[in-house]
Amino acid sequence: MSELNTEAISVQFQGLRALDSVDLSLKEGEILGLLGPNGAGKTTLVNVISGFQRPTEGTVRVDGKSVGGLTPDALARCGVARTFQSVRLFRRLSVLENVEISALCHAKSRNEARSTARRALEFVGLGPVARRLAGELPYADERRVGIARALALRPRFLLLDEPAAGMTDSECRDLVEIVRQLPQSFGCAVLLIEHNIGLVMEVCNRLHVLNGGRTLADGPVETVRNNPDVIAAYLGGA
Ligand SMILES: Nc1ncnc2c1ncn2[C@@H]1O[C@H](COP(=O)(O)OP(=O)(O)OP(=O)(O)O)[C@@H](O)[C@H]1O
Repeated sequence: MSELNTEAISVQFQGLRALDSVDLSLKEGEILGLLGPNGAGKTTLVNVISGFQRPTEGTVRVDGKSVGGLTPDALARCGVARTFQSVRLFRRLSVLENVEISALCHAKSRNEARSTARRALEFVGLGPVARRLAGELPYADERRVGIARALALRPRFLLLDEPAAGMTDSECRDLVEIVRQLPQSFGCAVLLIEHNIGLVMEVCNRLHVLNGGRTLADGPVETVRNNPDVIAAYLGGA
């Protein structure tokens, strides 16, 4: 079974220990929620896993093999892709071209990249606007392009950093369906950072909670949501 692991990952930013010995696993077919209050270290952990931040200590493994020190594009070729809180599209290119650029990572031809990009766009519901300029898209659609762009890398492990940020309730409901179908439709495991607890509870199989850079809890959704430490640190009455 395909698996991504972090082993004792620590990140020190000058005087701040943003992550302190974090062990996390993401297994084939699952949707894992990565939760924690602001500043808990969630994005830093995703940055480490995706090669944007070198850990001070610890190792990231894909299928048991260390991928420490690999660049983001090398990691993408190993099957690790991510989205960003800020999407940053090429606004003067079409929606399709924005996704096609990612697809070129694996594709042997422009045609193959185009069909991978089309499939990713259809999946996130943006097939009908593929020819539009990316700069003309409404905000929620920009965020969906961000997901399509990551999917075009054909990941086995997809890291979603707050995909629902700034979306309306109805846009969030559409997103729930997209995220839920990812493992089956694209064969990728999903690590989901999301402050929208309703969305997290609906789609995740398991939760990993960080607080102050350390793991506070890890386990099935129902167990973690009833954990008194988690309730005190983060969930409140959710
Ligand atoms: N490049 C950096 N240099 C210095 N400190 C940083 C850097 N990146 C993050 N931090 C700090 O590390 C801590 C963890 O930040 P991180 O963004 O990982 O938290 P988070 O859980 O993703 O928070 P949020 O939910 O607000 O996005 C914070 O205190 C943050 O200010």
